[in-house]
Amino acid sequence: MDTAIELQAVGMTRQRQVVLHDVDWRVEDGERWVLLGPNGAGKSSILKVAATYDHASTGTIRVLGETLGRTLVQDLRLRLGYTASSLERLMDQRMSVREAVASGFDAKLVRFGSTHDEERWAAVDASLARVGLAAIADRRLALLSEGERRRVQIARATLTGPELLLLDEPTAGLDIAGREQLLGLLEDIAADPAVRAVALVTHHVEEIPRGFTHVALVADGTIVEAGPIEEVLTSAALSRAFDHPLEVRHQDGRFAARGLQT
Ligand SMILES: Nc1ncnc2c1ncn2[C@@H]1O[C@H](COP(=O)(O)OP(=O)(O)OP(=O)(O)O)[C@@H](O)[C@H]1O
Repeated sequence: MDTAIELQAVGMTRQRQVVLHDVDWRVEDGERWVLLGPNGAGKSSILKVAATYDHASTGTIRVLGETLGRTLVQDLRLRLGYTASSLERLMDQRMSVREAVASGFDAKLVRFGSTHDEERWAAVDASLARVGLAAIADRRLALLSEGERRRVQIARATLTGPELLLLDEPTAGLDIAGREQLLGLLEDIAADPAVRAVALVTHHVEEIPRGFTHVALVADGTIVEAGPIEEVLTSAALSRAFDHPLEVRHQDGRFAARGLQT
């Protein structure tokens, strides 16, 4: 089995603050990971360095067989799909939904260069239909609701059939129905054998889609526990990671957590 992501002793320091330290993480082909932990723990930073959109200060990062620092990131970005609010904010809000999704062809945040490639526009429309956005394909990004924005990002990230999908809080800001619809979409993605690996960041165990196999608990800038979801996602481990007494329940492939009285 090939390894999709490998982080060894990764550290990141920004403005003298330790954002990440001693991060070791290995994602094998076929695995679907959740990065779970409290606010400010370092989840987004871990995903961002794995997605090549930020640099580690120390350590080694291998993604899809390439060692970061020794490969052209733009080539690697074409092989992975990444969604994050930080990326979303950088997009030109005057772009239409179709244009924003098409920007995934060259993994850039501006309008896709070729405007006359019918086959590619057909792929954009298929991707939009998959996430239920066909009806608003010509609407400007600036006008979209939170739920629509999340869907645009998923459509963009999955446009070219990437080998690796890295999704940072894909269900953030959605209402319950919107969240459940998007989770259904993520369950389909998790079940797609063409996707070598998926990693998803969330604060909420309720937002773990069915079919996810592994969890990394992140706290204080590092991964404190990692492994198969059934083994690692226990009440005791979650309580340690969030520094609060929590109870986790598991039913029909989904999880729920609630605080315990102290
Ligand atoms: N460029 C930076 N400069 C200074 N501090 C940073 C920088 N990037 C991240 N941090 C800090 O590092 C910590 C980890 O941030 P990160 O966004 O990775 O956490 P997170 O677990 O994703 O948090 P949240 O769940 O709130 O989104 C935070 O305290 C954040 O303020």
